[in-house]
Amino acid sequence: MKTVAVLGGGIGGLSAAYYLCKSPQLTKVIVLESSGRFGGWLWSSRRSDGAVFEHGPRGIRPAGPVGHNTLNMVEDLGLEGEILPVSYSHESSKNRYLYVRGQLHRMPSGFSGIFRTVPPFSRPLLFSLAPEILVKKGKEDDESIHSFVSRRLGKELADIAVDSLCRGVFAGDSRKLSLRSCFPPFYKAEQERGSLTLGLLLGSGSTSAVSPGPLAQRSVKESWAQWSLRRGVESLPESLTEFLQQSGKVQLHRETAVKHIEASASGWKVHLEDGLISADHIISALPAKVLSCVLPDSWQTLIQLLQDVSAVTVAVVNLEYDGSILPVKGFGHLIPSSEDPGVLGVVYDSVPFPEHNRPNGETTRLTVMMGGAWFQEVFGAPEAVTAESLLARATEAVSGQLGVTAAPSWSHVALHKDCIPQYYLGHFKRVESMRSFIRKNNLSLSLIGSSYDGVSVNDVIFSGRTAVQEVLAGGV
Ligand SMILES: Cc1cc2nc3c(=O)[nH]c(=O)nc-3n(C[C@H](O)[C@H](O)[C@H](O)COP(=O)(O)OP(=O)(O)OC[C@H]3O[C@@H](n4cnc5c(N)ncnc54)[C@H](O)[C@@H]3O)c2cc1C
Ligand SMILES: C=Cc1c2[nH]c(c1C)Cc1[nH]c(c(CCC(=O)O)c1C)Cc1[nH]c(c(C)c1CCC(=O)O)Cc1[nH]c(c(C)c1C=C)C2
Repeated sequence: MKTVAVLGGGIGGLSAAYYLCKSPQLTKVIVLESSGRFGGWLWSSRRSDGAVFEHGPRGIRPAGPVGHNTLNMVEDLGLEGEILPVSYSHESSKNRYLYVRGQLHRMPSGFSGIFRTVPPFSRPLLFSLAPEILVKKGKEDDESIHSFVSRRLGKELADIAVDSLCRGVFAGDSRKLSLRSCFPPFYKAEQERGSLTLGLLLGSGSTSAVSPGPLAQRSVKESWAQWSLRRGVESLPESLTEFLQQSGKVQLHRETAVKHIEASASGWKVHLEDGLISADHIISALPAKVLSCVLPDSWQTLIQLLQDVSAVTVAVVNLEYDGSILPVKGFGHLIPSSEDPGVLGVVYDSVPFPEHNRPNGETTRLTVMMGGAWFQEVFGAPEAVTAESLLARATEAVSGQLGVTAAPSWSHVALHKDCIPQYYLGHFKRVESMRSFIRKNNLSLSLIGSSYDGVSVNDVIFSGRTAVQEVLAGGV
């Protein structure tokens, strides 16, 4: 029986182990995780009074092949009854806000939003969308998101809407992030239809590689915009871990950091703090920089490419307030970097997921996300920042931006170091070069996780599935 070592027990590593387990081809799987728990950034706190707080992802999108794939997995794990769906008609799907020039503005949505001037924008969206059809295709093979949107839709949308969007997904700077790698559908729209508007209206013509199971079909029928789980998103890695433990095929090791890997005549030797593991194939679900530090020194080309995928640090501050304190109902608000570089946005968690509020007495749960690409500039070195100062900045943002004068009744501060990889210009070439290095050197090594082909939970799970399909097709 062949052995596959999975490095890293975040959602990527656990998913790869799950797909290996599901295959009728017999493999022994060893998952190596450095921390004391599995799940990586999927981290939910469950308070004894029943309240749930997310310190990482909170809403997962059900749409498209990758969304369906995750729901198929959720169903297979028996988590269907735990799902908390949020439909497109829900106020948290219809209302997302921008905090610009000291005021909250509802983002234009729906058909009518296209024809009216909706502040903070100075003209109707239609005035940007209509001429966009005539804008020539870009000549470069990659472009920053900000440059693409400025060129096609105008500077105002780039500076306000798209700057904020990039902060609300990548905690990143739209002037540095690659359109092609961060938003492939937008890139394809221009390439295939010559226009973003036409491309998004007509679609790119690519077909789904995933057949939706009953749960995914239900999500389409009921128009889900996002979903969570009753006991928090961390239930997903918890269920995966349980499934893997029961399979009898998988060894799960916590508090087992990978220190070094080396190719051997029969495959790989994986060096741990106190031991050595042999494997025929390695699936790395480690952040790219971490992997670069455990590779043999002689693979400088690959090491350098991996080191070029940097990641940003985000402070996540969960706040609970007594009563219903929000001036508006919606998913939350984002803040463009020109308004306040340090505070990225505030999620109004109680609106999409009231089931996570404590059952007794009305409360409001909010999450303030801070830092990202601006962390160092605003807060200094992450090692030197105190939880007190982050909490003070978060509550100040809530009072200044939402007019909440009360103090929170409960709070939690987490500093997520290097948590979201940044796909800067040329990312697609770097990833191609990494995979080409692996092919040329005949290495039985797969790269999965958020450092390469998408940062969403869905993308990461799908990267595990794709790698396993390739590994099994190659005969491991
Ligand atoms: C604050 C925040 C909010 C987010 N919100 C959303 C959202 O709303 N929706 C969404 O879809 N996505 C969201 N994401 C993104 C998504 O959660 C992540 O991209 C995804 O969880 C990354 O999974 P991963 O397995 O690739 O990496 P990780 O979770 O980083 O897993 C890597 C694992 O490797 C382990 N490791 C590190 N070094 C070693 C070593 N030497 N040896 C062994 N193990 C090691 C780590 O401990 C970790 O468990 C969010 C992310 C963050 C941080
Ligand atoms: C304020 C910072 C952040 C907020 N969420 C994240 C950050 C950094 C992280 C994040 N959010 C989403 C994803 C996954 C993307 C995907 O492809 O599914 C990640 C990694 C989901 C998301 N959040 C917002 C948008 C527009 C999206 C994309 C999917 C969708 O349309 O639902 C907007 C948004 N994020 C935050 C807020 C406060 C906010 C808008 C009001 C928090």
